[in-house]
Amino acid sequence: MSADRPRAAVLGTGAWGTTFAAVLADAGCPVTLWGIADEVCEEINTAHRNTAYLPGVVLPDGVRATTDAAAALAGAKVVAIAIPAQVARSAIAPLADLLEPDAVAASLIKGVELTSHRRMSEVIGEALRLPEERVAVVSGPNLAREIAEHQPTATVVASRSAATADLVAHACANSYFRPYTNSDVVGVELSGAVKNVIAVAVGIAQGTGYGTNTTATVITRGLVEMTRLGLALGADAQTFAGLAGMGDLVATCVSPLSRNHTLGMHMGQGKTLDEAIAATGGTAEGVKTSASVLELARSVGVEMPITEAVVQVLHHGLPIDRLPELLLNRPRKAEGVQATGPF
Ligand SMILES: NC(=O)c1ccc[n+]([C@@H]2O[C@H](COP(=O)([O-])OP(=O)(O)OC[C@H]3O[C@@H](n4cnc5c(N)ncnc54)[C@H](O)[C@@H]3O)[C@@H](O)[C@H]2O)c1
Ligand SMILES: O=P(O)(O)OC[C@H](O)CO
Repeated sequence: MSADRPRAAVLGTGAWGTTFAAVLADAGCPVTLWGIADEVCEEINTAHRNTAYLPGVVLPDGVRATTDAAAALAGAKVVAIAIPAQVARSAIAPLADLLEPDAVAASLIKGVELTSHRRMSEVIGEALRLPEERVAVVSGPNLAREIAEHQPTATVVASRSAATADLVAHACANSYFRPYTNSDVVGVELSGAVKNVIAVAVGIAQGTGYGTNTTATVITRGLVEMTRLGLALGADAQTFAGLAGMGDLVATCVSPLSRNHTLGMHMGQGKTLDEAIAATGGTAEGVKTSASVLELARSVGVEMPITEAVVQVLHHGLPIDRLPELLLNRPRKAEGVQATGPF
């Protein structure tokens, strides 16, 4: 614990919001969670647990929760946001006037908004009326459950402002959570969004019964897709080889804790999308973000065949047994990220 850490608020009392509040508290930040469910806040305050999202986990005493946004945001210099991507804008916009004048926002969200194709730091900046210098993104191989158990991990805190990235990194650095800073907001954020789509694809492959070669192929070519999209949108290629890129892609594609991977597995085993969503529990951002990422990629002329295949299966009823033909019967091409020609 450290006395010099900023007061923080976390918006969203799901698995990651609650875990990140525990990370901040363990770093020494006074922290208050804001949520919409009375019973969840009550359980956090009285039993130091959030059984619905983190069964068996005991939270630090310092984590408090409230449904009163003004109380949560009063005095908070760091405001972390862990609300599902497609509802984040409407959920936080009414809170804009409650932020302290010098507060910075940190997006914990891994998705791209449908229709607008905005990255979540853009959504947050617009909704809370903050300039990009006061917005950061936290993204990396960060499965909430493992972090809630204090298993060591690292992450990336990205912002256009080094001071903002440093403030958020300082707030969350503790004995089991190590943040690295990065100025490549676009790359870090796209990595977090696209890896969820690739994890759905890996899950589908594994649910179908395919083994490690197929998994490695989808992960590696997924990384190429992610990198190409990022380069087209101004990201730094190095970011995709780092924690937010390859690190999170691997974590999400191999872990049974990943909701995106789990949802894909259910689909591969024959469930419908609705059945798979119901069986997965929690937010699988890749379902909707697959569609927004594909539209974004088309708008900048980048082909993303794995993402396209996921969209076809999830949203257009493509039978899963058609996937090998769809992906493998494309014209052959050179391997590199920079390679031109058919993807
Ligand atoms: N769970 C993880 O391991 C993890 C790790 C890193 C990043 N993320 C990202 O964090 C984001 C949140 O994921 P999660 O795991 O916490 O999801 P979750 O499904 O566990 O919880 C979602 C939370 O959002 C709240 N919510 C929904 N609509 C709301 C609204 N309109 N207003 C206020 N709150 C609302 C719900 O009440 C719930 O508390 C996602 O973008 C996810 O990709 C998750
Ligand atoms: O459970 P998922 O699939 O949302 O993944 C959680 C985290 O994003 C992993 O870093």
